[in-house]
Amino acid sequence: MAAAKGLLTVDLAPFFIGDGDEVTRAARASAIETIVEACRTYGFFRVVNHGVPGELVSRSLELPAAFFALPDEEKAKVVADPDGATPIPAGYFRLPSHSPENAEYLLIYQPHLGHNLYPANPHKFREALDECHKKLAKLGILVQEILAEGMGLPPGFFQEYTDSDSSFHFLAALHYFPATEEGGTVGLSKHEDGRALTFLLQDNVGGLEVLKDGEWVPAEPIDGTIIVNIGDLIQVLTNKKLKSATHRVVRKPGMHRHSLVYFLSIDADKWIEPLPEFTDKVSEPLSYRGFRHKEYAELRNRNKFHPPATPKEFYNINYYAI
Ligand SMILES: O=C(O)CCC(=O)C(=O)O
Ligand SMILES: [Fe+2]
Repeated sequence: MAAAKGLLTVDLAPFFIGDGDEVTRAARASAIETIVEACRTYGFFRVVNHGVPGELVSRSLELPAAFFALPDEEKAKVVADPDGATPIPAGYFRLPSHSPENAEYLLIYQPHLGHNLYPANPHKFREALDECHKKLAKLGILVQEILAEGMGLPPGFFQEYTDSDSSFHFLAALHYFPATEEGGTVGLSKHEDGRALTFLLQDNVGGLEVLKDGEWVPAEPIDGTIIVNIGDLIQVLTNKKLKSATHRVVRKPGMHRHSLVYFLSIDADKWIEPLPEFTDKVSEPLSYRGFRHKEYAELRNRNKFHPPATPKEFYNINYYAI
């Protein structure tokens, strides 16, 4: 474990060793403690030895970058029907020109659900991204187990919420255009992630920043690491014990940036409210009223797909705050 530019780095190697001896168990306990502490304070941390091979990470960033460099008519071939079966359409999307954010992305849901549109070019795009999905899903399970143990919840607790085909976990391959004088530097405006957990792979350009005690802390690229953060749904379940931190992406002049983000979500029909373990059982007041996950997901979609949203129309988790 080491502090690098604000975000803690946690070594997950001890979790990949079979039963493990006393030393391994102690290393696991220490990693769990560090992760929970990072989630209580920052809401963000990094992991190394996470089980996603470095060469797969490289391919999974390079292939989308090659796709985004294709002419618009090629990219248009993977634009999905907006009324499809998923909460956000799979496939390619370019943010509208009046949006302050200057990025394009391609969404990929869990491969077995059959929702995806894959570009035929570059070759082997699908193979790499589907493999990445699987590896990140495994890492997702591990992080859920770490958080359950660290928060005093039973094993498998979070998977009761997340392990369903109606959770719509997805990968977003993102391309941010270089900053320009007229277009400014906003890549993604400040926001909190609306799902359960987020896992981020990025190229070496940088630009992701996390708000901590009123200051923007850079979450810079470090080879071999994956950045993990808590989303709103875990913040609500834990009654704000774990933090869904505000973050943003700042674009740099002359630099195209690529990232790959895995959003681990929760079954659309699940009822989300602070758990008794963090409220009644410890005599703490509820920070949020309960809601159905799909209702919140729909509110969040309005922010994205019906811009321009005035600040008043912008929905985030405070909508349910008590
Ligand atoms: O591209 C990044 O570094 C972060 C993306 C992000 O915050 C998001 O998609 O919610
Ligand atoms: Fe985000």
